[in-house]
Parts: sequence; structure tokens; C-alpha cells
Amino acid sequence: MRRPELRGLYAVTPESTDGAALLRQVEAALAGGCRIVQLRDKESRMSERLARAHALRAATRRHGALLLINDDLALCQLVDADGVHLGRDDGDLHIARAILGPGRILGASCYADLDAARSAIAAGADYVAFGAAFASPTKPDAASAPLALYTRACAELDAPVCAIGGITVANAAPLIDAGVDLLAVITDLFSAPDIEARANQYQRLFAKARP
Ligand SMILES: Cc1ncc(COP(=O)(O)OP(=O)(O)O)c(N)n1
Ligand SMILES: Cc1nc(C(=O)O)sc1CCOP(=O)(O)O
Repeated sequence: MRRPELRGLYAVTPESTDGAALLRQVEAALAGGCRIVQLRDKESRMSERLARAHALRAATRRHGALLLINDDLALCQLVDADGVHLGRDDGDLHIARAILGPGRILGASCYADLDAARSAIAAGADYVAFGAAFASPTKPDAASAPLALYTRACAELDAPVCAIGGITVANAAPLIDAGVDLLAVITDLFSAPDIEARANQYQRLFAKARP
């Protein structure tokens, strides 16, 4: 079943930010209209990740937004997040779906591989992510996913398509025109001088595109 809420700006949290600052930044993105947040934290100790996940859970609830957790099913369940995002080294998607049950969201990284996306959807993924759409300051070594791949993915796959990697408000329009449902962004959102205004710019790009 397609989830209509899986459309728009998808804020993925930056590393190397202290917890209080991160919460303020995410609150600003939410105030700007962002409805989906992913906690991606590969640096903090478990106790700090748990504290951040709890804080982001409360903030996203206040704004009626979704919280997804990168890599960590247990943390997702512990804080009652809305779902997880998993990559190719993060475990079997069938097992993740069985653990999550039908209600939680399962997102899967598919890099530039349409067959991997078909398998992920068959295993129960609610959306599939392809990247890197552009050179990514966060992941400079990520392989690239060309625009034509997004066009095909949107035409051929029966699940929301997410783009990630080097996305900015200035380069996002062709992805939205190709039919991409979700734009996952770290740097261009969280390094913006006004995060609320930047989130709003993304939401307006979606609002003026076809549904
Ligand atoms: C929405 C979204 N898409 C892709 C990724 C990347 O996931 P992965 O390949 O598992 O890499 P890490 O994020 O774990 O470095 C993502 N996190 N979110
Ligand atoms: C976490 C991640 N995954 C990618 C992939 O290509 O799978 S690119 C990426 C980083 C995205 O950050 P930024 O918006 O700063 O480029």
C-alpha cells in the first residue's frame, strides 16, 4: 500500500552537531514545513543517540511529522519511531519488515540499482532511495545515480522514489520533474543560513509540481 505521506523534503540529520543544536536545527526544518526526519548518527555513543532519538521523537510529534531511524531497528522500537532506513549492509529487508510489522515504514538504499529496488519493494520496502544524485559533500565517494535512473525508477516502480546526495534547492527541480517523491537532504538544509526558510523553499518546489 502506497503511503501518501512519503512525499516532500526528507531531512537527514548531520553528524558533528551537538545535541541541543541539532534539536534546534530540526525544529527549524519542521517549522519550515518538513514532514519527514531521519536520525542518522554514526558518531554518538548509544546513550547520546537514545537521547537524540527521544528528543527528535517529541519534536516530530509536536509537528505531526514522521521520524525514521537510520540503520537501527532496536532504536526505532525503543523510541516508537515511525520507521527505519536500511542500506545494503544493514541486514535483510524481509527480516526487518517482519520485526517492524506492517505499521512502520521501511526505507531501503538502492544506490543506482533498479533490480535492487524491485527486490526491496518485494521484501516490503515502503520507499526506495537512489543516490548520489549529485556530488555529495557528506559522502564524496558515493557512486552517482543519473537523472535517467530516477525517470525510469519513477515510471517503473510501484513505490515512492527518494533521491539523495548533493541535492540543493537550485538543482532539485529536474528530480521533482522526473517524478521523485522524496528529496533527502543534509548539507543544503542544515548548513543553510535560515533552515526554516530553506525547508520552506523545498516544500514550495513540491507544491508547485504535479502531485
Ligand atoms: C533516505 C536515505 N537514502 C539513502 C541513505 C544512505 O543509506 P546507506 O547506504 O545505508 O548509508 P548510510 O546512511 O548508513 O551511510 C540514507 N541514509 N537515507
Ligand atoms: C547519506 C547519504 N547516502 C548517499 C547515497 O548516495 O546513498 S549520499 C548521502 C549524503 C547526503 O548528504 P548531502 O545532502 O550532504 O549530500
